[in-house]
Amino acid sequence: MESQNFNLKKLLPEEVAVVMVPLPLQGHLNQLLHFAHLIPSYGLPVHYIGSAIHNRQAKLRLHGWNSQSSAKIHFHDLPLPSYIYPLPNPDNSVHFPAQLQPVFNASVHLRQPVFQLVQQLSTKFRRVVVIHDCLMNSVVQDVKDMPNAETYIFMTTSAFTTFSYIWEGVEPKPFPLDDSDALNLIPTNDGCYTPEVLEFGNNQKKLMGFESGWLYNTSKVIDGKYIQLLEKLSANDKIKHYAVGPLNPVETKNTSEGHRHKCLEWLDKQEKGSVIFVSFGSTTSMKDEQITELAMGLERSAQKFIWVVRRADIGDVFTGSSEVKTPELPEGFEERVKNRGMVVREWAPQLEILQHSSVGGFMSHCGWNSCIESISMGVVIAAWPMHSEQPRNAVMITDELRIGILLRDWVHRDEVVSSGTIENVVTRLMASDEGEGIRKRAAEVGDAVRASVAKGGVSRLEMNSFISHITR
Ligand SMILES: O=c1ccn([C@@H]2O[C@H](COP(=O)(O)OP(=O)(O)O[C@H]3O[C@H](CO)[C@@H](O)[C@H](O)[C@H]3O)[C@@H](O)[C@H]2O)c(=O)[nH]1
Repeated sequence: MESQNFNLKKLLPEEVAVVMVPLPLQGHLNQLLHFAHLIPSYGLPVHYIGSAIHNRQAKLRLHGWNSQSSAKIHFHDLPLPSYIYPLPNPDNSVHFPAQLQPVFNASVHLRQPVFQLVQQLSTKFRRVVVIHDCLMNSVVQDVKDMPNAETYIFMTTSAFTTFSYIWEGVEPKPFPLDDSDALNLIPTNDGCYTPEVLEFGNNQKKLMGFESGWLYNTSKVIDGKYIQLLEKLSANDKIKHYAVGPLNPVETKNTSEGHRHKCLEWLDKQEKGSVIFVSFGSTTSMKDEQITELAMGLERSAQKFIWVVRRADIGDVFTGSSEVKTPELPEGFEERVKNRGMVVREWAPQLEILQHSSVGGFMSHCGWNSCIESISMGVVIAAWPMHSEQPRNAVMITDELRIGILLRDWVHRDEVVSSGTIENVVTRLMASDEGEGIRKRAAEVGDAVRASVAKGGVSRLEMNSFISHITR
């Protein structure tokens, strides 16, 4: 995304420093990295905070997208205490991977170093703009007392889902909602979080209020109504809202760093729209029993598929380490499906897969990155939410945007999803008139969303007005 003409007011871009404070977790880090990548084209220097290992990997990824930007992003290796990268616990009755807790604990240690960095920058720049993850409010607390610094919260999920959380906490309700609204279908938080994570999230919420604005990795094309509702809710707070997404790079040619993954070569040989991509993000895993049902469901559906089978996210692009346990697939499965299915056991090039013309559907846990990536590529979703805000994102996909089918109802989250259900949903999505209708809608939504980040599009204009605001 290149900058468009916009009126510079008082400050020159180089007089404003932007500091990015991500939560050190794959699904969050990458969004702020994508955002960081856009800022240098407006002339503002960016200071990006991470651990040495995260920053090294981030530099590699940036290099693949746009070397000009990467040269203008200053990476600060802050002393993040080492923590064990989260391993989801498949037998945990609460669906949130309990081992994410160390990431939250570790992030708390960033408060002092972040303060020192901002303080130092504030003596050199006329304004310091701190953009931080929505779960890092506690880390930037000290910034509120600095006269030439301001903070912006970066929401790592949709405006629909953000609004749903904020609305729950508002009493009395300041205005009525439409009865037919998809928001009414949102399930409760039961089973979404461990008590510790819920408490961490609630504490972060309590520390909001001194920020100057909220940024969203979404587009008004799909989330405009909820951005408006959020604006209505915060009308007295002078908080500004900017929907600048989707931030995932739509041009993905260089992201796989040199070599093309074998699954892309395989996709080249398949028919247009014939393959369903099955992958559940970076923080989920399944019981062996569930893996067996999924394998049988895919086999019985007779559809083509790519299935990413990983136990956990330690084999991710940031840490580069390998995984602990390889899940067992039913005996003979890979041999039986070898002509129409491919199992990937390592980190898959998801964006490139979703962008491939042979991919016609995505079975997803509805992490927001996966949703927005799929939406921008016009790919329909079989929604299988697992934890956190995913059940809400699933409602957005299936009932608000109507570009997917719900595969597992949150009410039945403790039950193993049968191969019959999986077969049924995959077939409906990939090979029925119903699926065709959903696919048509998803293609239209995808076109509109991509146009929103192109020159003159609504997200590009939001980005321009954000830059204009912070250089006022
Ligand atoms: O083999 C893989 C697996 C994942 N990804 C990428 O990793 C990201 C995964 O993000 P997401 O789909 O959001 O899933 P999680 O990693 O589970 O994300 C966490 O963070 C999200 C953003 O806050 C939340 O929406 C989720 O609920 C939370 O689990 C996406 O960009 C994928 O493209 C790959 O490229 N290859």
